Amino acid sequence: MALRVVSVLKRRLGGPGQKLLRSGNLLSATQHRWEKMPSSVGFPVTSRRSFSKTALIVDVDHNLGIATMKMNNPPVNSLSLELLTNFVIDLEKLENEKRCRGLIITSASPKIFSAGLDITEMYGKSSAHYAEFWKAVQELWLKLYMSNMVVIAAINGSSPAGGCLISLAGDYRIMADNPKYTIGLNETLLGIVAPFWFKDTLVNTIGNRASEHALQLGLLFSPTDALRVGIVDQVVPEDKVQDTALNVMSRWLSIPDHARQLTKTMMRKPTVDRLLKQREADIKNFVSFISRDSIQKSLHMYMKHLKERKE
Ligand SMILES: CCCCCCCC/C=C\C/C=C/C(=O)SCCNC(=O)CCNC(=O)[C@H](O)C(C)(C)COP(=O)(O)OP(=O)(O)OC[C@H]1O[C@@H](n2cnc3c(N)ncnc32)[C@H](O)[C@@H]1OP(=O)(O)O
Repeated sequence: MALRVVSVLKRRLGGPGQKLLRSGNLLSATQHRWEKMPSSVGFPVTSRRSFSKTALIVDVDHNLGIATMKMNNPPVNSLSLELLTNFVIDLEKLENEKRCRGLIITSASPKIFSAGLDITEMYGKSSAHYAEFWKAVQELWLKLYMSNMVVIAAINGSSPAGGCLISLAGDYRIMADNPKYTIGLNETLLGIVAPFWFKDTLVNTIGNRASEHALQLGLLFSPTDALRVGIVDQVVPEDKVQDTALNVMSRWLSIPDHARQLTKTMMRKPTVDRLLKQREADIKNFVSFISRDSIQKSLHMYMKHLKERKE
């Protein structure tokens, strides 16, 4: 199957996209190599590099120009300060790899894409810790939302709150068709409020009315409902998520990078600038909001409820 997908990738880049690239004199080293491949054979993986840190496994296929990043923070891929920090470091590395044009984000543990922000980072800690944590959350969103790479979320499990934000920060979302999985910004269910830039990212994806409805009720959508409302772009059988991501990637990579990147910047920069203009104030707001006794109590009760569900 992987070979078939690679053949599709080669065919795609040999088509109109390739012509566009040629006319703009924009062929990257990776694409040159693709062009030389005879179409009857699968693409041999001659250059593959992996780097794996605590909580993230990154695999870069230089021939395809695609990196796959698997969140690997058992049991639920909660976004701890450590995971957020490593995520940002690895994203920067990939961004600097000229030949890496696409990134697929997924989970190493099927069933949970990511449980969102690590709640234990948000209660019973110092103000300095909350500030550091929030800065890391901001940093990841800023880097991901404005990435020069094509970013595809291969959502192979549940994806509440911060997990949903990671998916929304990408360019395209493919979700596994399993009614047990849910996705959405469910902050209100925890007694907290989605920050304005989480909200903006959702509004940019599904529009104002649907966002207001989803945010006020803290809706967690099944894959079918997520597709209907537009939170995800495609729902596919569980075992087809990765291959579909590669296929979709080939379509996006057939567009000349500079044109696609400038378009992405044009669409997203106003949203990003809103946070950049008030980044420190946003950190202060978060620290003062999360430190409130009532909010600390809500988070504590929510964690207790999560644990009691199992008993
Ligand atoms: C005035 C305006 C001011 C603005 C201020 C802004 C403030 C906004 C602040 C923050 C925004 C918040 C964003 C978030 O992302 S909050 C996190 C939201 N996440 C969730 O609600 C998901 C909760 N988890 C689940 O629903 C489930 O765990 C699951 C569906 C992900 C997986 O279910 P299952 O496989 O059954 O696993 P368990 O429930 O048994 O969980 C295993 C284990 O993991 C712990 N855990 C789960 N989620 C989290 C988490 N997000 N953080 C930390 N720990 C988590 C769970 O408690 C279990 O622990 P154990 O009992 O010790 O094994």
